[in-house]
This record gives sequence, structure tokens and C-alpha cells, in this order.
Amino acid sequence: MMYDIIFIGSGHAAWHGAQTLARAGKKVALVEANKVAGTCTNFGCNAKILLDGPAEMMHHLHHYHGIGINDTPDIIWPELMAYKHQVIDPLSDGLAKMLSVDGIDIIAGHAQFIDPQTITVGDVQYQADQFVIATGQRPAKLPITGAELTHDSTDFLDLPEMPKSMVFIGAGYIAMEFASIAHAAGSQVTLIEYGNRALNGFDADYAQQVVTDMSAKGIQFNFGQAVASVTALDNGQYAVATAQGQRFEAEYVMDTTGRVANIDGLGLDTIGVAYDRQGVLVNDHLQTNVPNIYASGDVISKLIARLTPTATFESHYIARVLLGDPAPITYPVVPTVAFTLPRVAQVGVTPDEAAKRDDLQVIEIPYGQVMRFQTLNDTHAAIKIVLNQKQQLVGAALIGDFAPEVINALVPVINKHYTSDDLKNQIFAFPTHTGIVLPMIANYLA
Ligand SMILES: Cc1cc2nc3c(=O)[nH]c(=O)nc-3n(C[C@H](O)[C@H](O)[C@H](O)COP(=O)(O)OP(=O)(O)OC[C@H]3O[C@@H](n4cnc5c(N)ncnc54)[C@H](O)[C@@H]3O)c2cc1C
Ligand SMILES: NC(=O)c1ccc[n+]([C@@H]2O[C@H](COP(=O)([O-])OP(=O)(O)OC[C@H]3O[C@@H](n4cnc5c(N)ncnc54)[C@H](O)[C@@H]3O)[C@@H](O)[C@H]2O)c1
Repeated sequence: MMYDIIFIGSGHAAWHGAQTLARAGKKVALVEANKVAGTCTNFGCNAKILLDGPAEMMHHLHHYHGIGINDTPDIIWPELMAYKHQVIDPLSDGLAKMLSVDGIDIIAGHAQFIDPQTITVGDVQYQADQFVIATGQRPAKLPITGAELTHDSTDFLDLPEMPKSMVFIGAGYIAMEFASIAHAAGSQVTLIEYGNRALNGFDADYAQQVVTDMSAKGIQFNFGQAVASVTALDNGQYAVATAQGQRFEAEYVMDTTGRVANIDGLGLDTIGVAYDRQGVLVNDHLQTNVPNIYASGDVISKLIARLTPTATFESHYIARVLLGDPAPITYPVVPTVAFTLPRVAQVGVTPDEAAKRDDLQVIEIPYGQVMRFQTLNDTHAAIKIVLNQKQQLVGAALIGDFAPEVINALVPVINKHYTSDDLKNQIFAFPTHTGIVLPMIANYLA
């Protein structure tokens, strides 16, 4: 079968661009080895935020302890999991049907290149003028004794019952988000992190505040400990031992130590596509060293954050390139959020980077204390803004329950170089978080 373009993978890095190309008259196929729609839809963002919902509500209620509410309800995990299946399970077929309306073929199976114009999926060969590698990442497995006894994010998002106790190896995005959910659902949670802090990449003060808040709720943190082995015990529990000599026991052990690119078995060496340990190497047109082969999304070796919005952006960009637009890719600022309780978020230049530069200044606005009653007693809510010498906003870090919404409101302020008047000449609803924070920021802009 001959196509104009074949995407390998069907996640956000693939299907947005595939749709644009098909609607422009190209003959397009997606090859998918697992569930159509990829990680975010089936095993990532969507399922996570659904399971986080009641935990987030309980966290909000917790702010009223002692000022109006005594107790918080319990999460009935099996019911919540049934709801997750009801909402998430149909999404994959739904997307497949939507893509078929545009005439896009979906080929089920694992793709492997045999030459730059040909892949095999099972016993069948498919040819295309151009290919897009959009195969994403999978959970890493620590190379330790007992690695096979550990579970990953996909297992967690399908747990029929919440285990009574859990150890998370690592304190990155997934460990911190899932630990918050597991704790709210009644599990006794322990995190073991090799480094000396959690949420690497987020503002150090705010990450520490999240650790302090989670610790106050009863989650245990152990830093500077590298997990060296996991052993099954006779009592059905697992022992997790660290190289530093500590030992922890739990009913369930999560390996949340990162993700690795899905490039094995793709035949990249056969056709000479260059890659490194982080993924497929591309130029500023997301083109590999083999000219008719592009890469998109998490599988790219890149400094830009591996997130759904960046995968989507890259997918749209590749469609434009394949339709003849010669412009290199330029990324706008990328907001990132850790859906911990409380949430943390970041966009643009970080306060840590700004502190190392003479031309940037950092100003902290602790808006949770100023507006504590309007803001649901979220007393630690705060924002650090980064300004350049023209007093334009170039970055921000936030902590607080509404950080994910506030950070989005800052994206155009940065991208469009808003002035103070640009903000003050607009009317925002009040009392809302963005309606409080944006006018505060306006006071610091030129
Ligand atoms: C638990 C979790 C939570 C997350 N939460 C968030 C969040 O809140 N916000 C956010 O922005 N991002 C989040 N992410 C990251 C987000 O899911 C990814 O950035 C996004 O899914 C990347 O899209 P992609 O299309 O590049 O890869 P994927 O969605 O992983 O798609 C790649 C697809 O390729 C398929 N594939 C691989 N190899 C082959 C092959 N040889 N042949 C055929 N098919 C193949 C895979 O089966 C997969 O379906 C989360 C990730 C995880 C794991
Ligand atoms: N909200 C979001 O946007 C979101 C949520 C989840 C995942 N993601 C994506 O998934 C990626 C992977 O997330 P992740 O949490 O698995 O990885 P991560 O890289 O964020 O964190 C892994 C942590 O494990 C630690 N670690 C490594 N080896 C260890 C050992 N032997 N013992 C103890 N600790 C060890 C590391 O020091 C690190 O802190 C993210 O980078 C992001 O791209 C995004």
C-alpha cells in the first residue's frame, strides 16, 4: 500500500498533523502498536486528572479545617475507577472513528523500517513518500534486583483497589502527582528520591513548600536515597532497600524514575536515522538526517518540555512543513504544571535562571495571603514574576490551587509583551484568581 505520509504512533504528536494533511488531500495513515490516541488520552493526562478530581476537592476542603469544616469525605476508589473506565475507555475508538471520517487509515501493529520508503507491520509492507516518527516514550525500569516487582504509571491508572501502602521510587512529576492521589484515597505513601529535592525543574522554594504540605498530611519523604533492590516478602509486602542502607516495606511499589524513548525495534539503524539516549535527533524543521523522515513529540531528543501541548504544536508544525511552508520551528513559551496538591506551575524564564542574570529581576507576590478569604484560604498561594529590563514579563513560577489556570493567563502576557496598560485597559471577572493576579502583575509592567 502506498501513502503520501505515514505517521508511526497515534498520540498528540501524530493525529493533529495527520488530520490537517488528510484534509489537504494527502493520503495518510497512522500505525499504532497499542491503543489509538496514545499515552495522554489512554494512560496519562486524562485518566490522571479524572482520578485526581476527588483528591483535589478534598484538598480544597482541607483549607476549611478549623474555619467551617471538621471532616473530609472518603474516596471510594473502585467506584472512581469504574467512572474512569466509563469516561476514558471510549476515547480511543472515538478518535479512530473521527480520523476515519477524514479518510485516514489506521494500521494496527508495530512498525519497523526496512528502507527509508518502506515499513513492515506484521507481514505487510507499507510505503510512503514521507514518514513521521511519533512513537513517544514508555516508563523507565530501574536496572535493579526485583525490577519486575515494580509497577508503572499505566498500572496505577488501572488499579482496581487502592493498596494500603505504597512506595514511589523518585519524586518527579509522576511520583508527586500520583502520591497525592494515593494518599487522598487512603494509602500510606512513602517517596524515596535519589536527589536532594522533589519536582526538579520547578521553583525550588515552591517545590519545597509542596513537600512540606504533603508531609504535613502524612506522606513520608526520603531524599538522598538510591533504591537498589525490591524483594517480595512472605507477608505479601515488598521490601525496598536503598544503597544508603535504608529499608522500607509496602504493599505496592511504583517505579517512577522517568521515561525512555520508544525507538527499539523501529529499524532506525537499518535506515541510518540518527538518535541518542534521549530520542531521535532532528533539525530545526523536525527532520531527521534521513530527509523524508521527520519526528514529532516525546520521541524527539529535545530540550523543550515533553508535554501534550508541545507534541500537539510539533504535529501541527510538521503538517505545515509537509504542505510546503519552509519556516523553521520556533516555540512560544511553554507553561508546565505539576498537578500536585497544592499545584505548582512555571512558564518562560525560571526565577532560578533569572537569579543568575544581571538583566532580569524577580519579584514575589504572595497573593494567597493578601487575598486569603477570596482565594479559599489557600494561604501559600504565591507567584514569582521575572521581568526584563524593559519591565516586560518573561517568566513566572506559581504555587497554589489555581496555579494551572493562572499560568495560562500569563502566556499571552509573555508572548505578546503586554504593557501595564494592555492589562489595565481590560476588565476581568472578580473575584477570580486570574482577576486578582493579572492586575497585581500589571503594577510591575512598563
Ligand atoms: C502518567 C502521565 C501523566 C502525564 N500527564 C501530563 C499532563 O498532565 N500534561 C501534559 O501536558 N503531559 C502529560 N504527560 C505527558 C504526555 O502524555 C506526553 O507528552 C504526550 O502523550 C506525548 O505525545 P506523543 O504523541 O509524543 O507520544 P504518545 O502519546 O506516547 O504516543 C506514541 C504512540 O506510539 C505508539 N508506538 C510506539 N512505538 C511504535 C511502533 N514501533 N509502531 C507503532 N506504534 C508505536 C505507542 O503505542 C503510543 O501510542 C503525562 C505522561 C504520563 C505518562
Ligand atoms: N503534569 C505533567 O505535565 C506531567 C505529569 C506526569 C508526567 N509528565 C511527563 O512524564 C515525564 C516523566 O515523569 P517521571 O516522574 O517519571 O520522571 P522525572 O524525571 O520527572 O522524575 C524521576 C525522578 O526519579 C529519581 N530517581 C531516578 N533513579 C532513582 C533511584 N534509583 N532511586 C530513587 N530515585 C531515583 C530522579 O532523581 C527524579 O527525581 C516528565 O518529565 C513529563 O515529561 C508530565
